[in-house]
Amino acid sequence: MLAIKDLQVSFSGRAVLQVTDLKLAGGKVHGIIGLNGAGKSTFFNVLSEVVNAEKGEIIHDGKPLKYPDIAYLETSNFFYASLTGREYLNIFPKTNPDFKLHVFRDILQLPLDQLIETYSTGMKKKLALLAILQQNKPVYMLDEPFNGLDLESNRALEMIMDLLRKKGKTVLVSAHILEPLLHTCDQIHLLQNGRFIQTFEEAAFPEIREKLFAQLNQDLQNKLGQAF
Ligand SMILES: Nc1ncnc2c1ncn2[C@@H]1O[C@H](COP(=O)(O)OP(=O)(O)OP(=O)(O)O)[C@@H](O)[C@H]1O
Repeated sequence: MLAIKDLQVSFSGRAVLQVTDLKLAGGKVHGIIGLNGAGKSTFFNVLSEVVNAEKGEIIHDGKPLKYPDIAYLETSNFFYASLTGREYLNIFPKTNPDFKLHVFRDILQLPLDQLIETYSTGMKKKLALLAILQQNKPVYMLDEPFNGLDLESNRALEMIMDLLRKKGKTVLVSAHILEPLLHTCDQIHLLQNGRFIQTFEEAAFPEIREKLFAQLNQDLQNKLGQAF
């Protein structure tokens, strides 16, 4: 269980994330959905200690969550262009005994012996994904992992998340479009203007779209009203 209480993150005095009380059950896949700027990356960054919270606590199985507990796939990843994919993977610890690189390489169709500078955006994303999958961590956080992936890799990622859940991992996955989360998540948490406003169980997933668009339509109508 990941329990987050009274968490607040501010930039230049502006609160961009305020989480009063959020409990994420262990061994499940949790979707975090929100529009651009809702605070998804900030949420992941504060959980993984990349940014500091002003206040609050993040407890994982009774203890404060620490960076070594987390495998974090960030939205953008940094690569040394002059390395091959395989050399890049060797930078990271390999602590997952079940990880079979050749199987994932074939599924994701990655030319691991080519220089990373020859990779497409989607291929870089897949390489970063492999780097975290080869690590055995209790919590996996995937920030917009579907961005740039083709149909087949999308499906592969859905299956990978399913596998992580079966192994009892807690998976947090963000997206600003709903579709990929519907197939993979046990719960979807809606983040709006830095606050989690609602949690949807699987049976209620069809309602999310309506909820997202109700807010969006109102915002768009207000803005377009000013434009014309
Ligand atoms: N380093 C920073 N300095 C100042 N403001 C920031 C910083 N990082 C994020 N913000 C602000 O915090 C808010 C949340 O940003 P965040 O990147 O977490 O949103 P997001 O939901 O991940 O958005 P997107 O879907 O566009 O990636 C935004 O208003 C953003 O401008």
